[in-house]
Amino acid sequence: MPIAQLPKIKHVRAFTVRGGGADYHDQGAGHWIDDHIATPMSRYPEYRQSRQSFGINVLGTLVVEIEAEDGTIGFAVTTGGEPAAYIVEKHLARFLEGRAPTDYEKIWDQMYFSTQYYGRKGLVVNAISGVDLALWDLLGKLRQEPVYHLLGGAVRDELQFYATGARPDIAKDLGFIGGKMPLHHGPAEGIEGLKKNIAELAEMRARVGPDFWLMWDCWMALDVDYATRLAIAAHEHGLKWIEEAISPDDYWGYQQLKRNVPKGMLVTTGEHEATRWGFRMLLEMDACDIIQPDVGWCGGVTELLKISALADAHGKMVVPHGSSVYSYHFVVTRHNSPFAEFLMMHPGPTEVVPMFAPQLLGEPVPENGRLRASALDAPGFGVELNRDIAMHRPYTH
Ligand SMILES: C[C@H](O)[C@H](O)[C@@H](O)[C@@H](O)C(=O)O
Ligand SMILES: [Mg+2]
Repeated sequence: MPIAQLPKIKHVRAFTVRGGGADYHDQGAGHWIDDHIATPMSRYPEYRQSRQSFGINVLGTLVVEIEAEDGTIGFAVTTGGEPAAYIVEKHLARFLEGRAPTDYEKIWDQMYFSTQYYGRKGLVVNAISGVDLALWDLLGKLRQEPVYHLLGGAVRDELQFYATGARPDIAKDLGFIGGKMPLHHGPAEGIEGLKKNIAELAEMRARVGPDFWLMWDCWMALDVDYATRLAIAAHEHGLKWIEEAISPDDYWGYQQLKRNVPKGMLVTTGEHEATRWGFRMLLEMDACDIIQPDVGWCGGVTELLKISALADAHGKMVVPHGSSVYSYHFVVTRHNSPFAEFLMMHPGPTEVVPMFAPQLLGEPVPENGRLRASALDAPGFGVELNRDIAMHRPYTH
């Protein structure tokens, strides 16, 4: 029987979009996600109250479109904005146009190694991730199959979620299995800040009862000493994990922290880590219990498959950071990803709203903290680009 030939890739385009969506920190005033959250910049009082004050939303969203010769379009949404759009149009597009969409391994390899002299992590790997996700979306649309089928199929019937937001008590009522709160005070706010952090945790524990998971997202804000003191003080309030406590470059610090935290408390990190080589450091150094790659930042699905296999061999869980459908299609196919994150993008956050609004149409959201695998049953990642929003194509090739 002759092998089916898919149409080749005709064109790659990159757009920017402002407001919300993939750049979930680009929210209006009063949103919980920008309310005095501890960051590495909190040591400067003028940048302490708001992350937008130091430029967390400066890049904005990147939309990548890949069009096949038959007119089918795959797309993906991630962060990186205009500089990432430049990299996609002026550098990465050449490794796709005229190629078969099934050649994602070779395409990834060429994108990564051609940019290695100025890339390796951060913005460049964001751009590579956006292209890779758009390619998987295209492949699914051409084959008329959801991406999770292409990744090996579901290993369970439904996804279950914990919620990230400032109101785990409301997340509990909404059916989530746990709540991850932002840490509000960093080391520069001294012992008073540390006491306020513990008081917030204690109050939340009183509201949610003894069994609901409570976690802290520390967004790289701490040092090993502060994180250790915080973890020890938090233990009596049943903190399940301490996330991204210190700089993602400080693998040695994570290794130490994992040894220092009370028995039973988990150390998690990785949302700002990238590629199999970055995660190899965390895994081989036994620097954490759960890795949390963001599929839109770590290299895309093609790379996440490798990261995940490595984690599996080390007996570690992979619970990807945010990323909505781009994570869900992956998580449902892996035994070592037993649950998923849902980032609460409602300002309160008191309601479940789509994470990537307004860019995505048809984005499934958890109901009662769960999502049936069958909710992902549509070609590609199962979402459409909202063509009513203003998209800007700053560069062409
Ligand atoms: C709430 C956190 O500070 C981040 O904004 C969040 O996006 C991220 O770190 C997460 O784990 O969801
Ligand atoms: Mg986090």
